[in-house]
Amino acid sequence: MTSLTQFLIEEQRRFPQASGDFTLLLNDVAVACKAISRAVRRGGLSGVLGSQGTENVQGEVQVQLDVITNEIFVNALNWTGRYAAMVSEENDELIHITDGNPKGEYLICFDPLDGSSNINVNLSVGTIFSILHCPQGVEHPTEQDFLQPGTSQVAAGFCIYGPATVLMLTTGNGVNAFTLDEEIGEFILTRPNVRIPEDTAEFAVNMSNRRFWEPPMRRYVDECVQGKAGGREKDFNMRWLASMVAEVYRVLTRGGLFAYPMDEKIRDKGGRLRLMYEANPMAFIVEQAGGAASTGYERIMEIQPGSIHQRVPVILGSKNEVERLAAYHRDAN
Ligand SMILES: O=P(O)(O)OC[C@H]1O[C@](O)(COP(=O)(O)O)[C@@H](O)[C@@H]1O
Ligand SMILES: [Mg+2]
Ligand SMILES: [Mg+2]
Repeated sequence: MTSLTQFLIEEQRRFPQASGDFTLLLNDVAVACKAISRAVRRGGLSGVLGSQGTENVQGEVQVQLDVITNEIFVNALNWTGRYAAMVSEENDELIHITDGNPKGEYLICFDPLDGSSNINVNLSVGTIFSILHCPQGVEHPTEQDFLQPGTSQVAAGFCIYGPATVLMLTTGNGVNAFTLDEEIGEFILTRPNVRIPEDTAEFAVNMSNRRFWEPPMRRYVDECVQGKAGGREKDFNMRWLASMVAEVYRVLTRGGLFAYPMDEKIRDKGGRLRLMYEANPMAFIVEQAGGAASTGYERIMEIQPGSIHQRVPVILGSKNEVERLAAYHRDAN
């Protein structure tokens, strides 16, 4: 049996000059995920399932747990000297470490509760995070310091609160999954070296947006739906949970293609999903597991961010299907 703590210490040993701060930072993130898991699991018992009656910076209605889980994440990390600043899907501005607390050398981007529209219907939700280096010599990080492409991520992960709570983590050396053993309060390595099959016969997309999609996306999905009767040599199955963490977890388990593509009604926003809190961390994990992640036009991790709340189209999963769809985008131009 290998616990997350043991795993992280073993990883740290590969870098003899490491200070240990990175290990401790990931440990704090794991503690935040355990606390969020507990808050989510209490469901209606804590009377916090309703809407908050407010909107976040993205203009989306916040549910009470969006706000509560955001606070849990911030508080779990704030005491440490291991991060310099954070940005959250739920906060307009940067979150700085409280004055007087020591400052660390990492920047953190996070979505405290992904798929939160599912909370009231008791389906899987999760927390997504991405860790970057704070540029050297920067005392007071600004938004500009966060605007690094996904290829600069030091680590990324997500924790899914489903039938089991599972933490999926990459530090750029493959992907490993840890299941929370609630009896002993530890994440235990349950899926070492997660790999995504290169081929798949399953896709996930919100079909109600079909009429707003660009032609390459319509072509791809129409062919899947036609199955053997069309140009593809197989029948496809479809899933849509409206919870990216659950969707990506499925892709990391049995393959598949997940897409929230560009569509006409969200074009002025740039897309649906957020680059820094959703697209980049998931792209890093998926690539590290042998899959691919693209906007249709470019590799997600190579996008130079223009702002912390930037949105982008996302197509990720089994490599051969993502490449096929990217080729359709090239053909269309
Ligand atoms: O409701 P739609 O349009 O299908 O969108 C679903 C998508 O929105 C998200 O819920 C966005 O994340 P948040 O819940 O953090 O805002 C994704 O998890 C999911 O893929
Ligand atoms: Mg989200
Ligand atoms: Mg969210």
